[in-house]
Amino acid sequence: MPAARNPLHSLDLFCKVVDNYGDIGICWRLARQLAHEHGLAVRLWVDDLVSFRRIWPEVQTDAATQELAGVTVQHWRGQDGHYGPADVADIVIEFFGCEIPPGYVETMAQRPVKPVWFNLEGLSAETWVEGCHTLPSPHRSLKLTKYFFFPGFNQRTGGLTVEAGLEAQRQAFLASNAGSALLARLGVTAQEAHGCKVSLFCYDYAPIRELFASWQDSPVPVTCLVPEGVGRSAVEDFLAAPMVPGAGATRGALSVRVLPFVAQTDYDRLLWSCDLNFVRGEDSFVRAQWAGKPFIWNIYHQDKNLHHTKLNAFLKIYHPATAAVADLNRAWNGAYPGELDWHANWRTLQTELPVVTEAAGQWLQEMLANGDWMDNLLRFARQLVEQEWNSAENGLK
Ligand SMILES: Cc1cn([C@H]2C[C@H](O)[C@@H](COP(=O)(O)OP(=O)(O)O[C@H]3O[C@@H](C)[C@H](O)[C@@H](O)[C@H]3O)O2)c(=O)[nH]c1=O
Repeated sequence: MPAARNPLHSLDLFCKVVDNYGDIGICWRLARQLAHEHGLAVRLWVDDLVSFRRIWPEVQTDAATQELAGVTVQHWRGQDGHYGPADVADIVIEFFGCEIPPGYVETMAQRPVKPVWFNLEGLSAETWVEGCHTLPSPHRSLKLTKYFFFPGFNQRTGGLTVEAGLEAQRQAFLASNAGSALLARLGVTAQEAHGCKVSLFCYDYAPIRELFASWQDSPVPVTCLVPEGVGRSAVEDFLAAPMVPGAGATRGALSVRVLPFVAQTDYDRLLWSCDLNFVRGEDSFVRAQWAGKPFIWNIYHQDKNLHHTKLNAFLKIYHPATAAVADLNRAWNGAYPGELDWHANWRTLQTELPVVTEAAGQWLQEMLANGDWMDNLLRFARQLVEQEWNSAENGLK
């Protein structure tokens, strides 16, 4: 496209933190990637800087505006405000349908060249997603159209978020001794690092006690690395001590070590360094796929057990899942019919780990082939701009 036809230079991304770290976790990855890889002037509007700081320690929680990693971070304090055309970006993204300020939307409509407007939706393997991906939603009163853009697991969706060069970085990391160095820095002892390493990030409703009991009885030593605060009650019962970074205990074949909550980039490397990862929500779920390792997913709880439908839709397409992996996923989310034999499940799963790991590596390659979510979004945005130009030109003829 000639330069004059590419008026997409700036981008505003609006993020409302509903709870936990997934909303800001995903938006922060997207914002950094859009700035670094696509050269866009990115402004991230976020309403909760305290949660943000947990995954990115450089965040100043009292700053109205700050520059971080090439992104302008704007503390989003409310829906009011007056905006001039220069305040509105060329691309506007609302995350998970968060409502952006009405004054901002009105100014979008006043621009001679309208911004390209997206609503980014949540990740699901359910087939209805393919029918809704890229659907337009015209504004009820203003001359503006918003487009739905879904992440997903095939080319009929937007794909998953993956930074250029992530897989090369992972390969270089695995070929070096950086993994051992990271674990040592996080307080994992040399002896623990020799066990089957499992990272544990889950919601409190997950049956951690049953899992721990099966690992205590494991035929191979298991080292469970759990970030501070995760599954506190079950972990503190196991430790018989407060859950603070550095705390640890061994019972039977299981050693549990409490890690500090680390910055996002280190969390990725932790996933790369483990043999099995327990992840949750959306962002860590995606990062576990880029780790190319077996994982168990704890889904964000939804009313009427809607999350079970989501889990089953994913297990239907996720070919690395053996019966033992699928059973553990279901039991972990309260979706297993009947009582899982946790001990037998773990004995089977740990012998299958090499096979599942190989299949997880293939899955990673298949997901890479779908392209990156933001790359796909920008390509779509440029097509929309091109169409706009063409119809304007045809109107003049
Ligand atoms: C454990 C750990 C996680 N993280 C990061 C990784 C992720 O970016 C983030 C966690 O986000 P998630 O994995 O998505 O889990 P989550 O449960 O925190 O997030 C969410 O789930 C979504 C489905 C909901 O929409 C959200 O409202 C939210 O609940 O925290 C670190 O940076 N360091 C750490 O030590």
